[in-house]
Amino acid sequence: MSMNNDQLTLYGRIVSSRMLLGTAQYPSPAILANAVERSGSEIITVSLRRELPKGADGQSSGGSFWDLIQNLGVHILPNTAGCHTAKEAILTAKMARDLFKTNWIKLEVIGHHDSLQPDIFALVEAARELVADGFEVFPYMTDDLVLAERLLEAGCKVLMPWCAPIGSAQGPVNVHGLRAIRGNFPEIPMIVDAGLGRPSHATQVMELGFDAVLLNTAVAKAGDPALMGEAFGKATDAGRQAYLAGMLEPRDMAVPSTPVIGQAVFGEV
Ligand SMILES: CC(=O)[C@@H](O)[C@H](O)COP(=O)(O)O
Repeated sequence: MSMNNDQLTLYGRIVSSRMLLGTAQYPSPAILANAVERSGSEIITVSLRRELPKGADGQSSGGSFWDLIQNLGVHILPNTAGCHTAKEAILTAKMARDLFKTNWIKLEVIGHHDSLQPDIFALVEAARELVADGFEVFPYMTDDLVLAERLLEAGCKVLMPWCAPIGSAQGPVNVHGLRAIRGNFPEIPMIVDAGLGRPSHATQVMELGFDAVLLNTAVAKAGDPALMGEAFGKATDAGRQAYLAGMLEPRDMAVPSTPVIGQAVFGEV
């Protein structure tokens, strides 16, 4: 599904798929595994405070979850979902590093109860400390230009602006903001994280020139998560291809698509 000659480099790791998938809220571990496989995702994000999928017996699957994700053969991006302070996020990141044996961390520091909007001050503080400690930080952030600058100064080499609140499925609510952040930092790998509800939302943000998308709820809560994972994978690739192909800008006036000079030819000449 992915275009092999159009790879993405994130902290030195090269991937072909531009869709990163979350692992929470699936009806079962088997369905999660199918969704990951059919989406083509090569990176999944896992929370230490995750909500455990139910096993076949309807009970929490516990340790089998860890076996399952390791068997998927994908790269793991641990996250600090559920943390509300820099201190808590830093501690969680360190525990994740020990558990998953990776320096990667998706840094979430939630600041607002209703919108789950990140606490941008604590985010920068935590990012600075984690980078100094050797982490490669993927910060979940709002689409704010000054925040982007501060996170880059703190040592982040990848940015993850939201497109809407986590789990809201609203899709890009501030296209202007996304365009601005993309345009101001053209060399920085940027992954749109959270709030995607439909495959067309993934296409839309990839058409804006973002490097990848990260989503969870829209796949996990779909009627058929594996099928939806595949749909998002294709939609992400379609948006990327359109971006690379170069799209027409909308025009105010009609422009004929067939020639207006010469004569129509009917019958024999
Ligand atoms: C899984 C994750 O890391 C979160 O950032 C979030 O859950 C993704 O957002 P959606 O669930 O809205 O796709």
